[in-house]
Amino acid sequence: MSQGKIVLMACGSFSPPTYMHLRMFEIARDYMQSLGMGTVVGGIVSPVHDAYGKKDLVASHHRISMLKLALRSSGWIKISEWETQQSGWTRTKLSLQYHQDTINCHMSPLNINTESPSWLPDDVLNVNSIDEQNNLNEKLNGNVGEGVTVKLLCGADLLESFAKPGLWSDEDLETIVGRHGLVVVTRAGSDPGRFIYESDMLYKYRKNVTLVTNYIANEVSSTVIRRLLQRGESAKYLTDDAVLAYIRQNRLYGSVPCVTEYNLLNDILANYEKSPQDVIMTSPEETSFKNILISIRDKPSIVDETITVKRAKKSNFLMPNHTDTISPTLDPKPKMAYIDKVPSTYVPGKAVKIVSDVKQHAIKDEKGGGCAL
Ligand SMILES: Nc1ncnc2c1ncn2[C@@H]1O[C@H](COP(=O)(O)OP(=O)(O)OP(=O)(O)O)[C@@H](O)[C@H]1O
Ligand SMILES: NC(=O)c1ccc[n+]([C@@H]2O[C@H](COP(=O)(O)O)[C@@H](O)[C@H]2O)c1
Repeated sequence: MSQGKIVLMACGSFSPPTYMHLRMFEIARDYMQSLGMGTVVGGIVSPVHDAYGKKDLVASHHRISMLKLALRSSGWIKISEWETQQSGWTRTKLSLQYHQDTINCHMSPLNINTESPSWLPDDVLNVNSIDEQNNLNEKLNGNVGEGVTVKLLCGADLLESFAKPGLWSDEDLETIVGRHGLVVVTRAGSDPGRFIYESDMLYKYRKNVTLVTNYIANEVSSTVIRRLLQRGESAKYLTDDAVLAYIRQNRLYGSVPCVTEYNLLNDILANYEKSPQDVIMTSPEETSFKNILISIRDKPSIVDETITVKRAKKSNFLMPNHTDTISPTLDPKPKMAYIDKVPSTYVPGKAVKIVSDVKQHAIKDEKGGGCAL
């Protein structure tokens, strides 16, 4: 039976966000829609307030920045900063209620001209045009209302935390499950079906609990990423490269900056969410620049990237000024490099190799005869 229009909301720390936090949304939406369980009109990630005080919970502005990077390509999952902006920690029941009430308020024709919060999923406002046949039938039968239901999307470990003494109040759980509903994604080592069976309250509302089997199991967690970073090991392919670059740049979770030239470039790119044309670099030498061409290489024989930066005429400093000189221009990502010094023998326009480490940046010309700085 269709449950009408649904927004999936995930609460949690997201310190840092992982690919699995994002996959959870995709898996749940596919499952619900393919079984005609409702129309998922959006997703919301609601990071918890700093006062939650969990171990390794970095400041909410960092967690929000990382979520923005991780979700920059999503067309339907938004980040709500509401919980982090409250004076202290908010119970999940209240957060679900707030988001549901606000969405339904914005859908009312009376509020059509009021400004929408940034976390409001785009399709919420187009919701009538994307109504599915299932919903229309249910509506005609009087089974579903006009409004949107915000459901709690979680992994099975969060469901199992319901049984921890003193963590959740019975009344809150009854409202969360009875009025909103749960969408639970399986996680290794958990048996959510049994957990529901063994809880009288969950069993009573089992129609409101959707269990989604994750057949493409991925046991990455924030803990795993933090551990790898603390040990100076690679966490690549467990979360977005831009998230990892952000972590290194801000020295979060005891991470240390890596030493490859690609990491240097990624760190720089992670700073730029705007289009290249919008970004003006601050530079002590903004006047009298000459173009020079730099090839960023991973291995000596392969040219991976070609970028253009500008060189100050009167000094040995190389700094990108405007990024509108980026080459190739078809690539949407801004590409730039910062190099402390160039050799005085450097000929503008000639390809160079950048070698970098934490303390110094060196530049070599094509024949390998450049000078280390
Ligand atoms: N691999 C996973 N499979 C299914 N659900 C997951 C997975 N990782 C996280 N989740 C879910 O994502 C939500 C947010 O969780 P949270 O921020 O606590 O992530 P976490 O990776 O479990 O964190 P930590 O490792 O710090 O405890 C929770 O509902 C959690 O159950
Ligand atoms: N009583 C409650 O409402 C209650 C209790 C425990 C955790 N939570 C929420 O569950 C999420 C748990 O996140 P973690 O898995 O990162 O601890 C957080 O968003 C937290 O606010 C809510």
